[in-house]
Amino acid sequence: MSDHLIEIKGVTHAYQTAAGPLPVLRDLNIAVPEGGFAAVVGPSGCGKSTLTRLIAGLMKPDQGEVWLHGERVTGPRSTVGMAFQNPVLLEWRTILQNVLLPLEIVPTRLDRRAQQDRARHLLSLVGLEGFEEKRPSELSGGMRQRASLCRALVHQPDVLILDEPFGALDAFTREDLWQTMHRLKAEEPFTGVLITHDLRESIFLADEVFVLSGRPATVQYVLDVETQGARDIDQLYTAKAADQLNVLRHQIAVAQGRAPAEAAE
Ligand SMILES: Nc1ncnc2c1ncn2[C@@H]1O[C@H](COP(=O)(O)OP(=O)(O)OP(=O)(O)O)[C@@H](O)[C@H]1O
Repeated sequence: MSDHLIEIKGVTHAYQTAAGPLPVLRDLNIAVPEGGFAAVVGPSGCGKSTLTRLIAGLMKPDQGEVWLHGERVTGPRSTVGMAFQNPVLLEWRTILQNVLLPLEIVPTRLDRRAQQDRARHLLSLVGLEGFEEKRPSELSGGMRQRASLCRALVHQPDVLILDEPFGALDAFTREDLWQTMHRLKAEEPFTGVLITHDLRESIFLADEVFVLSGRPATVQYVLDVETQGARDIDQLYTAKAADQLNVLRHQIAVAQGRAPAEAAE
């Protein structure tokens, strides 16, 4: 068996639209080891969110296969947690009740008390202790996103998919949440896929950054970030980080057709 927890093998997909088929992904291959964290970056509209729907089993690819934990994905899976740019918390439920929501859907061995303890523990890990009984509208955007990360993790998923979760936040809150992510990952091991437009975010959070080409997207370049585990924001201001960001910026320009491919490293 492969030692990769997530395997996307030769995935090709097109949407059927009124104007005809829209090819979105083309022979895409991505593998993420257990406990790994992959970032996926690429031009706007190249198919990144489509990729997350395929990993979560919400859609089937036209060709190719998605495997999670040695099992082929053929439908939606409860072992996947997801968080998006818009946290979509339910206003009529408290923050604690929002975090507990997946446990009402996914079978769990935890009794009610243990479920509450787990949700409270996650909330304290992200700095939301004392906000359990508040309603979503009483929290800031960054706090709501922290709560949505807890909700994505409460049922102990193998895989956490993050689709632009920090995109709508201001720069300071975003950096704060990046560090929260490292804290969460140290305490709650998961295998992650992060979709982002923020190249600094990609090298701060991920072990590997996959740059997708323009649509129909395939993997154009893979950057090995060469740093494992928790990181400090200062690392983003080193010469090594500047070099990595330059490489990624160039690769995005190639993907957008703004720079010639042969100059890419
Ligand atoms: N359900 C759908 N039916 C038809 N076309 C779709 C559907 N969902 C997405 N598309 C189209 O497929 C392409 C890829 O969309 P997708 O959302 O996967 O891209 P993306 O890389 O996540 O975009 P962005 O970076 O702007 O968030 C886009 O052109 C989009 O308009």
